[in-house]
Amino acid sequence: MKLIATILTVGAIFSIIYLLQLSTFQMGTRHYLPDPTISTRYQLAESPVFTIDNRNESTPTSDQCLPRNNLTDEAAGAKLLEKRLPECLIIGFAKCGTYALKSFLTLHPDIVGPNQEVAFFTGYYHRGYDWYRSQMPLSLESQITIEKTPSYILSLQALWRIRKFNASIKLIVSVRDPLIRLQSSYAHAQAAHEAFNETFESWLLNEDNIIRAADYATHIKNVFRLFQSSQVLIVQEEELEKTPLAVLRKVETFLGLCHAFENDLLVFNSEKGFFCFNQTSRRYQELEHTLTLNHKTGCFTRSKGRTHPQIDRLTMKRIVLKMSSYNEQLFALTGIRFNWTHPGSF
Ligand SMILES: Nc1ncnc2c1ncn2[C@@H]1O[C@H](COP(=O)(O)OS(=O)(=O)O)[C@@H](OP(=O)(O)O)[C@H]1O
Repeated sequence: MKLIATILTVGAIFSIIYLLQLSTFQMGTRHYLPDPTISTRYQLAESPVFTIDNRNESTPTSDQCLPRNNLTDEAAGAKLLEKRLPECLIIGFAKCGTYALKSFLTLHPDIVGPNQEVAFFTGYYHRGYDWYRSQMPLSLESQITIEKTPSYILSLQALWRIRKFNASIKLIVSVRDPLIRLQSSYAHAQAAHEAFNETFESWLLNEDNIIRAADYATHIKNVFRLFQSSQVLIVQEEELEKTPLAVLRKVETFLGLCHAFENDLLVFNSEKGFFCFNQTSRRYQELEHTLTLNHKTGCFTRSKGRTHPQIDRLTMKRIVLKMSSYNEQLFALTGIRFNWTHPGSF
C-alpha cells in the first residue's frame, strides 16, 4: 500500500511539472513571440491598448519641450529610419487648404508625411497595409506620419476602413466658407479638365455643385459616429490662410507634440497673397525637395491660390441663402460659428 501511495505521489508531482512547462510554452508562443508576418506597428495600430492619446499624458509643456527628433544626428537616424503607417489623417475637405496644412505641418521635426494623396482607404484598399506603409516616407519611431486625402471624409466606407485600421487614430478636418469653396472648386474643375468649357453661371445652375460645397455637416456627422470627438480636430482654412502658425500650433497640441513652430518658418508673400515657406530656414532646406513648390519663391505652385471666378451680388445672395441651412447644421454640430458669408452680409 505504502509503495502504491509513493508511486501515485511521484506520478502526481511529475504531472504537475509537465503541465507547468506546457502552459509556459503556450504563453511563450501565444503572447510573447510576435507573428513574423505582421509588423509590430500594425499590431499596435489594431490594439485598443496603445492609443496616440497615451502620448498626451506625457506631453511636455512648451517650456520643457525639446523636439524628440534630432535630424542632424544622421548616424542615429539612419539606424532607426523606417516607413511607418500614419497615426494622423487629414481627411477633408477638398479645396480647404489641406495641402498647405499638411506641407506646413512637416516643418515640425516630429511630423512627416507623403507629398502625394495616397487615397488608400478610397482607391487602393485592396493593396493592403503593407502597400500603404510603402507609400510613406522614412521616419523615426518618435515621429508621427500624417497622410492627407480629402476624399476620405466623403466616403462612409473609407471612414469604416479607417476605424478598422486604427480606432484611435487622430483625424483633422479643414473647412472653409462654402461660397469661396464653391469658387475654388469651379477654378479647380476648369484647370483640371481641358474639355471643361462650362461658364461659372451655367455651372451654378447645377444645384449639386452648391450642395457639394456647403454640406460639411452630413460628412462630419459620419466621422463623429465612428470616432470620439477628442480624436477629431476641426480647423478653418481662413485661419490657415491668415495666421497659419496659430493653426499649426493647434495641431501640435492636438497631437501632443512639442511646440516647435517658430515665427520665422513662414513668410507672407504679397505677390502670391499667401504665406509661403521662409527659404532661409534650415527646416525648409531639408524639406524643399519633398514638396510641390515654386522653388524660386518657397510658395505653393499655381494650382494653389488660383484666381476665382467673379460672382455678381444677386447670384451671390441667392447661393448664400441656399448655403445658410447647411452652415447652421455645421455650427450646431461643431459648436463653432464660423465667420462666413451669410444672408445678412448683403
Ligand atoms: N499658404 C497657402 N498657399 C496657397 N494656398 C493656400 C494657402 N493656404 C491655404 N490655401 C488654399 O488652399 C486651397 C487648396 O486647397 P487644397 O489643398 O485642400 O486643395 S485640394 O483639395 O487638395 O485640391 C487653395 O484654394 P484656391 O485659392 O482656390 O486655389 C488656397 O486658397
